[in-house]
Amino acid sequence: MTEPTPYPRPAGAAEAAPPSVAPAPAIAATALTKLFPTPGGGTVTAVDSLSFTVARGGVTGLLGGNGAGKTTTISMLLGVLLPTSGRVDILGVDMARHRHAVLPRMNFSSPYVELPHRLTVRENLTVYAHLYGLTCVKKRVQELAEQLDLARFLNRPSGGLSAGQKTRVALAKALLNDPEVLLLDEPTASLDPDTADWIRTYLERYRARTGATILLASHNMLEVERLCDDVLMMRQGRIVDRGAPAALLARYGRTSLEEVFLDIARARTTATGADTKAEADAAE
Ligand SMILES: Nc1ncnc2c1ncn2[C@@H]1O[C@H](COP(=O)(O)OP(=O)(O)OP(=O)(O)O)[C@@H](O)[C@H]1O
Repeated sequence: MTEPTPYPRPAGAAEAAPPSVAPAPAIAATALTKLFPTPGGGTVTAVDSLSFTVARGGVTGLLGGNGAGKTTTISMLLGVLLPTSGRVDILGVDMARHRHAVLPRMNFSSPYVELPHRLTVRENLTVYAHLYGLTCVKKRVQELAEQLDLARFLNRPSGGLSAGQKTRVALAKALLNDPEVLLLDEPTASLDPDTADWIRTYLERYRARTGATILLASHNMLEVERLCDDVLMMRQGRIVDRGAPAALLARYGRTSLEEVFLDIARARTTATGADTKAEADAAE
């Protein structure tokens, strides 16, 4: 005699497939808002109730004109700037409550964040490697120095490097912990075309090798067309359109992302009164 199962299946019923649990998005922003006080006692809305998700493993571009809110958004995603309201989840972790659980799995680079000037490049990378809890620090620093062609600068104070050299060091810092989520604010700013191309190839290979998720803010439309499989278009703290580069070109009837960007940045008003093609489509 066989043991009865605790929850016998009704006769004829098919065996239920195990429930599939989709992984949480790499990045989820929900109604994210940031107000800054102004000297006159008012406020400026840098980011305005922004909601979006970024699926794991893709490269997403964050585009927008000067002051659109890109850097503020990235700073809140990182947890270095507290949102006025709203929520950020990275890899399914609520950044407001459990930031330290997910920080080792992410990293960032920004031309606006300088490494301590007096420390050499090697010292800076070593300090950060220890902060990230790496064990083979010397080996990792050497490895990245070779990959990013920094070996010649390793023993020079970081403050004495050119802007382009600093950008490469910042990228090396951002890759120390092999991040699963990489936030890049203008990753090729100040780089000559040859070095910028080299960095883009490096990022493509990094994503292909590790499956990392990359969110990058950029003013370089060719870079975005080349690297990104999804683009978020920001204006005045909001996302005003989103899509794959090819889909955006088709939607706006343009041949380059630069033209799409100009349409959006100049707030082309359509016949329906909508500011963007997406709003126009939604109104139809
Ligand atoms: N610390 C701050 N105090 C006051 N206002 C700020 C502060 N930081 C940003 N802002 C304002 O918030 C808005 C968004 O700025 P943010 O730097 O996020 O834009 P951005 O899209 O990164 O611009 P850019 O392309 O020029 O770097 C701007 O109006 C800016 O002046």
